[in-house]
Amino acid sequence: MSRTVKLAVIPGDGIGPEVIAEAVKVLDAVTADGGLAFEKTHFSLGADRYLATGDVLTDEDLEAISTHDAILLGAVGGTPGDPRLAGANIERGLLLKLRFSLDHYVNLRPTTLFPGIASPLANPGEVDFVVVREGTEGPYVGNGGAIRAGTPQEVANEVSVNTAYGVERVVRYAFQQAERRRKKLTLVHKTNVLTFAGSLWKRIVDAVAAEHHGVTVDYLHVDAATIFLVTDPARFDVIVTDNLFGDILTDLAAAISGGIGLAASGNINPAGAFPSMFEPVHGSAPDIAGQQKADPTAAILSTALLLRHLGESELAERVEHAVTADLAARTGAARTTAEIGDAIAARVAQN
Ligand SMILES: NC(=O)c1ccc[n+]([C@@H]2O[C@H](COP(=O)([O-])OP(=O)(O)OC[C@H]3O[C@@H](n4cnc5c(N)ncnc54)[C@H](O)[C@@H]3O)[C@@H](O)[C@H]2O)c1
Ligand SMILES: CC(C)[C@H](C(=O)O)[C@@H](O)C(=O)O
Ligand SMILES: [Mg+2]
Repeated sequence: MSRTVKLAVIPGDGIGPEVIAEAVKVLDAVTADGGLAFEKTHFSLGADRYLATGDVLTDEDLEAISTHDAILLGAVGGTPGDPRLAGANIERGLLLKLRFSLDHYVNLRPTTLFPGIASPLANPGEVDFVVVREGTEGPYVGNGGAIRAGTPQEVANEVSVNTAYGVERVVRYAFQQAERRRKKLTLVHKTNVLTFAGSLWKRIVDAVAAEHHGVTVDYLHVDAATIFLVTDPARFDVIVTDNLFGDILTDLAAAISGGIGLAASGNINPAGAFPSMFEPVHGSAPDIAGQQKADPTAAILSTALLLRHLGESELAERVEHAVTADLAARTGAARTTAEIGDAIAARVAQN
């Protein structure tokens, strides 16, 4: 009996449609035998839609997306500073609205240095860790405002919200990941300065650690964590951290492990109350959009995370093996986005 999964596809802006075309190509290849079928609905959302209609994400859009089993997203956001988008805030009104409305409290961002991939680090060692970034709280909640805006006396606030409920659930998820991996968890925060939020995170990690005696727990201030990500990334297994620190650390993690074009992510609602969303860590890359220069590997690896989330581990592994083989065979010769997608899809069809 074949299983049908309803997939909402949001290609988005810039290189989003280019990399999503390749991700869908690979999904089609890995499901070609018919055991699993994706019923796809395309949603045209992002800067172009806003410029054409003035809408970013309507209640109807959100409702329609919510009826799907999972979401695949490319990237959203126009060229930073484009005056035509000044009133839109696509990132907040679209991407964050999806993450918040669909309660994607786990932002899962694995980092692996694949065989054959050059790291800018001289001696990277084994790079294989996962960042569990909190996805619905922190400074991202929009709890802020400005007074005397536009005057020399302007005061702007952006309050970081951390709830015991929100921190505990993501910390529990991170410990579960550590149990399945090398049993090491590092909390990254800034407890020496952000004392209220930091204390809450630390106390919750300590309390949950008491239920996981097999997991070694470590703590790093976020500034020191950036040092160790560059000097000794092998020390990391699972990093759990807040929304903003996780955003910054995962671009750095991508940079040390072969580049942002390889970094995949999942915005996960673990209990499945809402559809989870899978996307590359990178953005819409306006500087290379429309030129077939983008590496679609991050989007393709995001489909592996999607398949694993759906319980289709065997299919996820086939995608990962095809990507691993493609990366190992890279010669340095330039390939278009579609050529990379074709090569990986062909390998998937053979494995
Ligand atoms: N998830 C998302 O939708 C998401 C994530 C990050 C940024 N953004 C948005 O994207 C826009 C551009 O942001 P940015 O320039 O800060 O970050 P970016 O990730 O889009 O680009 C940073 C650099 O990485 C390169 N790059 C990105 N993806 C690549 C790929 N697949 N292959 C090769 N090179 C790649 C770009 O060319 C650029 O030089 C902004 O509007 C931003 O808000 C969206
Ligand atoms: C575009 C932006 C809202 C987003 C974030 O900060 O989460 C992006 O940088 C990411 O890493 O997914
Ligand atoms: Mg980011």
